[in-house]
Amino acid sequence: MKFTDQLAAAQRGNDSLLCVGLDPEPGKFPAKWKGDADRIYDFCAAIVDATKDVACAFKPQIAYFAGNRAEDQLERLMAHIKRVAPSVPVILDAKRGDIGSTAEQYAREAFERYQADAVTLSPFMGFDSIEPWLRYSGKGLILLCRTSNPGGSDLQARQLANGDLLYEHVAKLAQGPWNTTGQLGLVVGATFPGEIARVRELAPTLPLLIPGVGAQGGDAEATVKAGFKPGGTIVVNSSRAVLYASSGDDFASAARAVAVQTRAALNAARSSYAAG
Ligand SMILES: O=C(O)c1cc(=O)[nH]c(=O)n1[C@@H]1O[C@H](COP(=O)(O)O)[C@@H](O)[C@H]1O
Repeated sequence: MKFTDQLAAAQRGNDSLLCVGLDPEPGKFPAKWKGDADRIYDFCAAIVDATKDVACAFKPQIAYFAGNRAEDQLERLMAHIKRVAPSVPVILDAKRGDIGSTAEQYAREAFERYQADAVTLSPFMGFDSIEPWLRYSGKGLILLCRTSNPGGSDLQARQLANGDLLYEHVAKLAQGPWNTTGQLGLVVGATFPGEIARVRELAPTLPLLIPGVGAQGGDAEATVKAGFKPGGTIVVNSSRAVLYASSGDDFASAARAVAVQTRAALNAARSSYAAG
């Protein structure tokens, strides 16, 4: 099934716009596992089990696994998600971008080794760095556009000779000439609702991955208002606020409670939008 169809089905099935980000930091694990990188799989699997009927996607961030020499645990986690939540797509957050021959290897890593349904990519190296990924038909390719961090403005808000800001240009390319196969989406930070609205205007049909609610302070309601449109969905990611809702043995039930609360806030904003 295509990523966009999987996502639409999961959003309907779990009545959710919430993506649960899997950014495991052993130093923040509950006391019984604290500091133990061998428990990354156990921790993330418990979060998946507790939120699999609340999330429309999961987003493991590859650095948290690679940095802890835990790629094998990421493979096991991907297999676990496919087993217990087969209808919830997985976005591998890898932010890759490189020349074609290297991009081919990165694409093998994401889609063959880890079996991801979608991946985050940097568009900075241009279309030929995206092309190898397009050969994996139906997989989602989500390009960084207007990122959530303050330094995102350093380059993304620069004005080009044609008057567009760089992130606006990326949005236009992704909606238009680069989207030869319909696989592209865009990353826009929840910390910049004005820019989310502008990206939605320029890219009316692309799925927007919107990180930055929760720990980075982005507002759920403003995010939905700016980004959600019928025919143009959003996937709103929260990682730390869900994962580390409690540092006790109740961490999984606490994560679930925050996920349920966040889903409700997003849904309330979506219904008020639909009501006009
Ligand atoms: O591509 C991303 O997911 C991403 C893009 C962006 O602009 N900002 C951003 O925070 N992210 C990722 O989204 C997650 C945010 O985590 P929390 O701030 O803990 O919710 C991290 O995994 C980041 O790497």
